[in-house]
Amino acid sequence: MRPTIIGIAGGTCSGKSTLTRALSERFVDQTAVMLHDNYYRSRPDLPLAERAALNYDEPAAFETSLLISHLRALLAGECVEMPTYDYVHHDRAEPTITIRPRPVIIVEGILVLTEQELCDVCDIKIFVDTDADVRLLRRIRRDAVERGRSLESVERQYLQTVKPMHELYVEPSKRRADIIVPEGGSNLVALDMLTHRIQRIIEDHAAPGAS
Ligand SMILES: Nc1ncnc2c1ncn2[C@@H]1O[C@H](COP(=O)(O)OP(=O)(O)O)[C@@H](O)[C@H]1O
Ligand SMILES: Nc1ccn([C@@H]2O[C@H](COP(=O)(O)O)[C@@H](O)[C@H]2O)c(=O)n1
Repeated sequence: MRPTIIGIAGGTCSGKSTLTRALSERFVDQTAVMLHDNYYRSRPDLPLAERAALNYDEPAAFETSLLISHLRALLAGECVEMPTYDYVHHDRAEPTITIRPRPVIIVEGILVLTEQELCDVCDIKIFVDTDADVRLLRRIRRDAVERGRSLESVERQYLQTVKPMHELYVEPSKRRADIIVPEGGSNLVALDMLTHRIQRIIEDHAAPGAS
């Protein structure tokens, strides 16, 4: 039986990863997680300072065609080597992660529902909706602690690219969602409903037609 692909989109720091983690930890052996961020284009031709100034919030920043081909391979029952990404150096990292086909594949990223072809491959489309001020506060802390950024760089990037691209690409993609989840992984009602749905998908996968 073909795996079910769940797309989880939403603005930066909306809680996508928290929701993805909460769901995948409940079904460790039955889910695979594909991160669109891992498919950011590599620009080794540019020095670090120029890579830092690129727009990472528009569709062109991602090698989405590679992600889609990996998702199609997983649907066909094949393993794939997912790239990894280094936000400190703004570049693809050395290791890849072997992803095995599972009954449920979660694909997460800011533009997962923006990219028509990627959106089309998702069976269930989720948009995590969190107020911009909350997301910005989270991002300032997250980028300083986890991504080696200064307050000035977060401020500059947010105003120059993150905010305008959010308004242009991310926010309108909410209309494509089947489910809108306010606050992501801390929304226990949504988490419970999605958990039940995934449970059913996994049961159907184990015994097609039984439920
Ligand atoms: N409900 C929440 N309350 C407080 N902090 C949160 C909450 N959800 C996420 N965070 C924090 O916000 C940051 C971004 O969350 P994350 O789930 O990684 O968002 P995204 O994947 O959408 O960028 C992380 O540091 C995370 O710990
Ligand atoms: N070199 C990079 C690449 C991406 N970003 C930012 O990451 C954000 C997406 O990740 P989330 O976990 O926040 O969804 C996106 O808004 C990019 O601006 C970056 O800062 N540097």
